Amino acid sequence: METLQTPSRVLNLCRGTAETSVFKTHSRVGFPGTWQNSRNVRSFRVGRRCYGRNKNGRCFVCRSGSNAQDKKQEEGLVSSTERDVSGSAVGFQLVPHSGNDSLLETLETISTGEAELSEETKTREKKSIKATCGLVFVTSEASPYLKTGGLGDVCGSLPIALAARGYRVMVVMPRYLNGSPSDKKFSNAVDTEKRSKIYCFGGVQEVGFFHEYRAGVDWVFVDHVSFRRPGTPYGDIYGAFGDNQFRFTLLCYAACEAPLVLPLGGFTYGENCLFIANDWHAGLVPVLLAAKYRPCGVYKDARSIIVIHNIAHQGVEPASTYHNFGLPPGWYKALEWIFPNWARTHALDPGEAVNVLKAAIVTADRIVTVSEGYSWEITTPEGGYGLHELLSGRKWVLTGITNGIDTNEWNPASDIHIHSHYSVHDLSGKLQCKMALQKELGLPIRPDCPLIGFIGRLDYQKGVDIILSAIPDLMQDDVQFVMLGSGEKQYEDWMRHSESIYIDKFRGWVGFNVPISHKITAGCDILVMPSRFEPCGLNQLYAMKYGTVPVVHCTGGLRDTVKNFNPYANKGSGEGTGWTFSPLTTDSLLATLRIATGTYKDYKSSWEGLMKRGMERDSSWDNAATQYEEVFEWAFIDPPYSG
Ligand SMILES: Nc1ncnc2c1ncn2[C@@H]1O[C@H](COP(=O)(O)OP(=O)(O)O[C@H]2O[C@H](CO)[C@@H](O)[C@H](O)[C@H]2O)[C@@H](O)[C@H]1O
Repeated sequence: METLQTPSRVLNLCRGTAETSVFKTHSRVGFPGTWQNSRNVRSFRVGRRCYGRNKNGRCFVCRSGSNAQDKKQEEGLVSSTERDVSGSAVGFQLVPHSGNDSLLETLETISTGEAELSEETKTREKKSIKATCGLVFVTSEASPYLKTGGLGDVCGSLPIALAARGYRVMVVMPRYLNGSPSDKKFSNAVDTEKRSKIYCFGGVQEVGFFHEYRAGVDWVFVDHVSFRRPGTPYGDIYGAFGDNQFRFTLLCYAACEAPLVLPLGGFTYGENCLFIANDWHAGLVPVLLAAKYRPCGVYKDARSIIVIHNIAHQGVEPASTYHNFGLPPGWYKALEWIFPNWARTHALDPGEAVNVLKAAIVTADRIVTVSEGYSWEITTPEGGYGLHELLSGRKWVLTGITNGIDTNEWNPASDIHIHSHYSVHDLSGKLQCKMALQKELGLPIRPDCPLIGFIGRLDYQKGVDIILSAIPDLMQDDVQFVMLGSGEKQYEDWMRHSESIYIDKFRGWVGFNVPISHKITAGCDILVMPSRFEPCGLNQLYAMKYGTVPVVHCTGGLRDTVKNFNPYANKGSGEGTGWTFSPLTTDSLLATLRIATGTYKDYKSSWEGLMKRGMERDSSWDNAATQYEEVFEWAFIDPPYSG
């Protein structure tokens, strides 16, 4: 494991001054507060809100109306979230509790992590984390504001599920404006008029913050000129943007500032936060907490979790760009990355680089991946993309939690994008959806012909090359095949070309189109996913919810979520929700697809069983959110990472 040098103190911060941020902010940011000392508690009053430390130096936050209430706080009252009429959290109220349930006592237990925690203590901890700790998701995308893949789905729905469970939740992402109609998605967000100055890349950058309160979550959009340009969040027709390191560095700094400077619903989130950084774009957050904020006495009790949705993307740049991050020189080791010999460009290439995801793995308090299977795969040389040793060394803080799905958006009984609604109790609408899809795509309308679908990025991960090599054989069978995706040009061209060869059987929709993705999910009989690796995979979850039977490569989250069909189990009534195949070869894909289409044609009742078991499977966020809550608790048991 990496050892990191203790960083030097970079900025002197006067504790208890009007501003807790380590970066200068514009007007109306500071707290017109005063420090107060009393018997066991040192507190900082801002209007009716009180930030404080107890005798052991632990942080707390509460809202009080009078000195009498402050006294009650000392006497052992806990705080709970106070909400305005719209349900937005506007602060914390003191509420009475029984003798043992002291907030301060609980926080002490968390911080010292001393004795074995009893079940009762754990329950109390859970309550206190909810009441005192804001969750701050940091992400490069979140649906419906902007989505290019599964990261957007997860960051659009998990925060809502956690807010519904009582947390105060903020999501911080860029305010992308690309001059297309999608800009309208940000139109409900209002300018908070807060500005933060960020020192990085050898200069100073000013970012703004827009805010929308929706579904119980504070959605915060970071505004900067570099987020306003044509293309996707990551690139345009010419490829990836050359300044992505800069853009996502800004996002991370802004996300660290947001809880300190934005009075959302009237009150800032304050220092006692749990940051949930998603993928490399947000990976600098745990590093900034440890290298810049904690040495200045800010975020001392905050914790961070890095969630790995896809380890293949790590934010690697030449070592010479280290100074761009604005980090103290002593922290280079955290980001240092040496390419293996085989990956170097020439014999004299020392392979020296900086790697943001690697730094997040080193400095975050906990690591989460999006399925249990993938959490193991990334500790192997085959699945770890060079980070397996590091991850193996931190196995005890690594947890796999399978994603849930947004059952409001993905529900065949209410989906706004599909032709007919249906449910597990009445499947008739599914056939209507199939025929409507065939009609819309100009395929022969044949309810009896197995319709196979694929949705996803056209790239190496998704195994599109395996589909490509299977199609000539598969097209000899009585099947139809539809593909929706965008990505590598060679595959887009191949899809267009295949349409002209297999006129009555193949359709390829090049592009990113959410309504069409819903129509394909509802209209197909089979969804194929020959992914080389798949951290979780959402399309198979959507497919099962829509009675579309998945045929997937047996890897990562696909293996965890698709149960192989066994017609003989349960006294002949069958079990399983689809097929998993291995190895990942054209032959094995073809053989499995033929078993699936054969079952579809010749064993109608088995097929119905497959559909219904998939539809009844619980994919809601509830299960995953419970597991995330557990990880939140664990994150507070150990002291935060400090280098
Ligand atoms: N052309 C298109 N038009 C419309 N919609 C399209 C589309 N192409 C893809 N989508 C949608 O984008 C999402 C992609 O989900 P995946 O699970 O395949 O995620 P992805 O590989 O992007 O993300 C990573 O993160 C997620 C979330 O953790 C993991 O599930 C996954 O394994 C990991 O690789 C789905 O909602 C899908 O319908």
